[in-house]
Amino acid sequence: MAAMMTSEGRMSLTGSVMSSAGGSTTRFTTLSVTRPADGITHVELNRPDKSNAMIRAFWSEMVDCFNQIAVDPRCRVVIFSGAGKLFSTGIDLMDLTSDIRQLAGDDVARVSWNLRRFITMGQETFSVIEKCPKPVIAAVHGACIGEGVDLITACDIRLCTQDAWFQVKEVDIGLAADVGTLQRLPRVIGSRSLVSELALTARKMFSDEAKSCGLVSKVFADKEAMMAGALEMASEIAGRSPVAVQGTKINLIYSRDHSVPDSLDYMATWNMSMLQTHDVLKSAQAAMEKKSPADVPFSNM
Ligand SMILES: CCC/C=C/C=C/C(=O)SCCNC(=O)CCNC(=O)[C@H](O)C(C)(C)COP(=O)(O)OP(=O)(O)OC[C@H]1O[C@@H](n2cnc3c(N)ncnc32)[C@H](O)[C@@H]1OP(=O)(O)O
Repeated sequence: MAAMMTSEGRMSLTGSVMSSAGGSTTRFTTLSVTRPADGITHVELNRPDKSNAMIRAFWSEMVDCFNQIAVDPRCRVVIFSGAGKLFSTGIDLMDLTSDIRQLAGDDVARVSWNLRRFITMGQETFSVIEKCPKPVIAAVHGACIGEGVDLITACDIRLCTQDAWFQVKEVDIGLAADVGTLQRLPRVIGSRSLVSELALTARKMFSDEAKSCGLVSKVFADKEAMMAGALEMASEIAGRSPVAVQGTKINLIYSRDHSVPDSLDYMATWNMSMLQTHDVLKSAQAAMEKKSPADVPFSNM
């Protein structure tokens, strides 16, 4: 697959075409996938003229994209951002209404059955981020609304610009958020009172409050500074042992959802094989020689 420089000086994997480890290619219409540096994949929401509103094609493209990233040994870390003037306004409202109206089924059971499948497909759109062993850094500028919040709460690290704002908007469109925010946001920001307030009132939360409550870990002056910061952070992660990095992501998520004893047990079983990696010896030796992990050549995984 050809790599080329984009007009912005980035290394591109032929625009919105992504190649999996096996070499098959997928063309995305709602996502742009590029490789700005070795080991780093940049996934960008790419419907800027429609405020990156999420249509049905986006749901399946997210699943394909992250399933491919999961098995792409060249990718060690992902940056996720939005093209245009804002991150995302959430679900495409035109799509939502027509999808619900067109649900098949000739009685309530069958319609409900199909609606359940529709909702679980929506959930998988964002769960794939969490299931992908490569860490994902969300970089948010401007508005992040509805499904945008579902998306970023499934990411491992969240950064934003000073002008960013977040809104759990679903109650305003007559529904309880059903594709991840109500399940993940309480685990991200800790205060159930604040989560309830945001989800029940749909009020906007601006960047300063997002930082103080822990939704984001860093706030940057503007998008350019944020993307540079995201790239620097991604480079730090990509330079470290993929055995250590991916094991850390997987065990952090496991421990979020399980008791401490269960998580310790899982960890022990995980590391009984992973500790046998060459990366431990190489890293320990580098540390003794006062070298940075970035100077150690770790093979891809
Ligand atoms: C089982 C799954 C269930 C999932 C549920 C998910 C729920 C949610 O995501 S709830 C959130 C829904 N989103 C919204 O309510 C936000 C709607 N948008 C806005 O309020 C405004 O766009 C905003 C205030 C954020 C920005 O306003 P601005 O004037 O700056 O831009 P616009 O002119 O409104 O937008 C530019 C074009 O984008 C189109 N667009 C924006 N958001 C959506 C959207 N969510 N769905 C469809 N289209 C959207 C907008 O129509 C403009 O298009 P055009 O008129 O062709 O220029």
